[in-house]
Amino acid sequence: MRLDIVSIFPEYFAPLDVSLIGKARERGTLDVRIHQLRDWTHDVHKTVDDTPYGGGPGMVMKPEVWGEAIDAIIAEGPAVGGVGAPAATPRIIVPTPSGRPFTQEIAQELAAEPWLLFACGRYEGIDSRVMREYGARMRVDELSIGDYVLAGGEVAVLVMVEAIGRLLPGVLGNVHSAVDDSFAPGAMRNLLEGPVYTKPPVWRGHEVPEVLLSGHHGKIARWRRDEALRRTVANRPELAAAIDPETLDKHDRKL
Ligand SMILES: N#Cc1c(N)n[nH]c1-c1ccc2c(Cl)cn(Cc3cccnc3)c2c1
Repeated sequence: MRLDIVSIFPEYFAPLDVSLIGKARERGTLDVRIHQLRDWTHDVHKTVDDTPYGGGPGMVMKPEVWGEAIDAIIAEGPAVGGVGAPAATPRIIVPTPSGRPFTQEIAQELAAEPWLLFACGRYEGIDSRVMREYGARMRVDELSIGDYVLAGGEVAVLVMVEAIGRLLPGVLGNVHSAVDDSFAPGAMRNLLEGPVYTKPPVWRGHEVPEVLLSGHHGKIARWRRDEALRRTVANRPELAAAIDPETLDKHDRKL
């Protein structure tokens, strides 16, 4: 998979050099290219923003500079990798507080794409004509990572790239981890992870639940399922309400 990220703060993406994503880049599973948006300006101040039409607070990012940046990056294509044929154009992802919620399901969908281009805006956002221009000839998704307001799109892209990158073949050490993820479609859908424990068996008087030391895999699996359910009801009642009893029964039948 090829990932292009455009931002006026490319240094925000230093974390993509380390850990899972960094190793995937070294192995060639991920081809991550970070671009400084200001490289496509033509004035001495490298201006990327201007006042909003219709008035209002803050500044808006200019469409011309984004158009030149995205055109130049597309011209570098096509990208290979991912499922299916090489892509002549990227799927463009635009983080915005007003976007569709970014979910595990969307992460899985994006993990199958050969080429993603993340447009990281700042100020009050990117001139809407940019999304309209490229939406006419390729997939453009405006996505939000949650109901709070950040100062720009960079942190949201870090979240999305990690959620997507860990789903790529060979990135997670344990191939089962992603399958058992909370929020992943299937038996664990809408179920949060339960509590986890490791050695020592007693720490400051706190004991590990006995069932986990029993070696009885059926009892352990049921205990974990029950704990996941309990935590989901306590912390995310709206997810618990959406759990399909049929899914739970299927999960139990496998225990
Ligand atoms: N994804 C996501 C996401 C989220 N979950 N919170 N905030 C954001 C986010 C993403 C992109 C931008 C761009 Cl471009 C500018 N800002 C600042 C801003 C502040 C107030 C109103 N409008 C924009 C962004 C905030």
